[in-house]
Amino acid sequence: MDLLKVIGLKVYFDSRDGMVKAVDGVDLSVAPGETLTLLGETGSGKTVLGLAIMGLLPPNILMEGKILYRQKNLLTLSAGELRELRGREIAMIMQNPLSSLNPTITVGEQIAEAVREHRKISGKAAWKEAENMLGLVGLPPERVRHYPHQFSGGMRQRVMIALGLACRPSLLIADEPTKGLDVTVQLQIMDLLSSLPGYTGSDGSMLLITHDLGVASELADRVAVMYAGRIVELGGVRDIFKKPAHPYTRGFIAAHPGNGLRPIKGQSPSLVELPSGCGFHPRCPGAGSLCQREIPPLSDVTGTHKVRCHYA
Ligand SMILES: Nc1ncnc2c1ncn2[C@@H]1O[C@H](COP(=O)(O)OP(=O)(O)OP(=O)(O)O)[C@@H](O)[C@H]1O
Ligand code: NI
Repeated sequence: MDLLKVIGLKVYFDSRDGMVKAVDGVDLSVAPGETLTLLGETGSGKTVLGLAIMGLLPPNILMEGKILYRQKNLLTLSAGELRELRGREIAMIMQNPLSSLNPTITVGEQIAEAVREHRKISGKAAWKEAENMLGLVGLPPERVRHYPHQFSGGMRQRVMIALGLACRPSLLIADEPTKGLDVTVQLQIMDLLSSLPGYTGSDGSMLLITHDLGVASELADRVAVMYAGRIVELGGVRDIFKKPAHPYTRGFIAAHPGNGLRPIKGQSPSLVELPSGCGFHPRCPGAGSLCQREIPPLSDVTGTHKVRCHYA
């Protein structure tokens, strides 16, 4: 059974320019122990989707659909119930570690507090656990006494991972965990993340958010490709990288520096005025008139590989 199942999720923000359709009808699922990667360019709605699952979006937004976690619809839970779930079951490593850590409290205290709050471990044992967690992410345990600014970017990202794992979540949402780090440190963080399932709760699953093909191909079991708030292709890592079926996925892969750096023509659409029909049609080399009229359904390429394209 799925640990997480998102059904028909829409997240719209009311802005001065009009309704921003950040997430526009997303269906996905994450099985126990699985890593699903959300892959897509900047502004495609990945972070908003992660925050929606966490229940961390501002209250003045429009949400539709269901987010089922262990079959419970998170959109119907109270703020208190969500807070409890966030510490105990679902954790998110945020995109910007410096703004998510409290600069005035040592990292040890921050981790110990998360442990105390969510695992009924108190005092000395929680502090010991903070040391263990730092050790787990490859930092010297004695650095529990240090403040966030005393760590380098890569080390802070490790601290964030330690903090995220402190409650032994069953679902870890990692938002661009390697962004802004130099290549060697990126590799270390990826190594760390790939070894995590054993440390999370028994169902340890990960929703990994990235625009980085390398990270996705290295860590994912399955990949969901997002474009302008919708999932345009979904499949196993091999399906997506060896047999991409959506013109956007093909373009995205070809645009990668390792694959020739051929950028996709045109610009990402405005989420306020999405193109009619398929959101990608204005940039698509193979678009026909049907593509302008109708949003293609997410249909089967094979049993495990789905694509949202009229002509795939
Ligand atoms: N609070 C908000 N109010 C209005 N619009 C928002 C809000 N939060 C996000 N958006 C918009 O939603 C869209 C999706 O943003 P999101 O951060 O999810 O993209 P992303 O795929 O994570 O991109 P990146 O790779 O740059 O992190 C963007 O157009 C963004 O401006
Ligand atoms: Ni983001």
